[in-house]
Amino acid sequence: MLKCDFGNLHREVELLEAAEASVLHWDVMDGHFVPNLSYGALLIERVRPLTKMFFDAHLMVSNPAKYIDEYIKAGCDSITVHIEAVPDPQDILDHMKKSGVVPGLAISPKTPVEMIEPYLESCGLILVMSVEPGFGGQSFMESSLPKIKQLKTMISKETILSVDGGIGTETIAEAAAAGANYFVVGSALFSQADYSIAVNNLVEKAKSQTASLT
Ligand SMILES: O=C(CO)[C@@H](O)[C@H](O)COP(=O)(O)O
Repeated sequence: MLKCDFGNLHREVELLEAAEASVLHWDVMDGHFVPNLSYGALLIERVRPLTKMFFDAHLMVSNPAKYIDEYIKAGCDSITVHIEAVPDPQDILDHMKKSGVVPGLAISPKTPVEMIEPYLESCGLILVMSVEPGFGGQSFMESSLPKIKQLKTMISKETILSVDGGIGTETIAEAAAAGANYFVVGSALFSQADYSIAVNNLVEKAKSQTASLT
């Protein structure tokens, strides 16, 4: 949602729902863990009654444990924290699970997969960053593909494998072929006049690479 038209947020949500986008992905940035500042739980909580869509909060913040309950209370269905912000995320992942939220763990481009390996079984979602976190509109980093492939062999079938950053009609196919089954799209969607056509094109490209797209 980082790239949406915030002046028409309610309308954007309606258009995304009509386009059958399955998830609203909320990029929360604190100006500290990443150089950019976005929005927080208050905004998400206000949007929550407007739709039944799945809400996925991606916390690019330095101290997510301090704020996690605000995002649970706001009605997020999944919450993702960064391994670089929480080197031992076991407690926060367990807390999310106990609270009925899908626990997610994100990994930035320079971080090796081994850093998250001990926590994979505690996660319902793994998010591979394919750009440096902080800004939309960056180019997809091909170096994320071997990480996606590696993680695919390490996680259960039920665990969502997500990729985030620079996803468009070309790169979604590459990420799907590598094993991702959840795709965060900012610029390539919000730059389009018709979200339904855009979502459909992206889904078709992803499906062309995998028979098991979820
Ligand atoms: O988390 C991030 C950036 O930190 C992403 O969610 C991007 O905001 C996706 O935007 P595009 O790369 O698709 O423009």
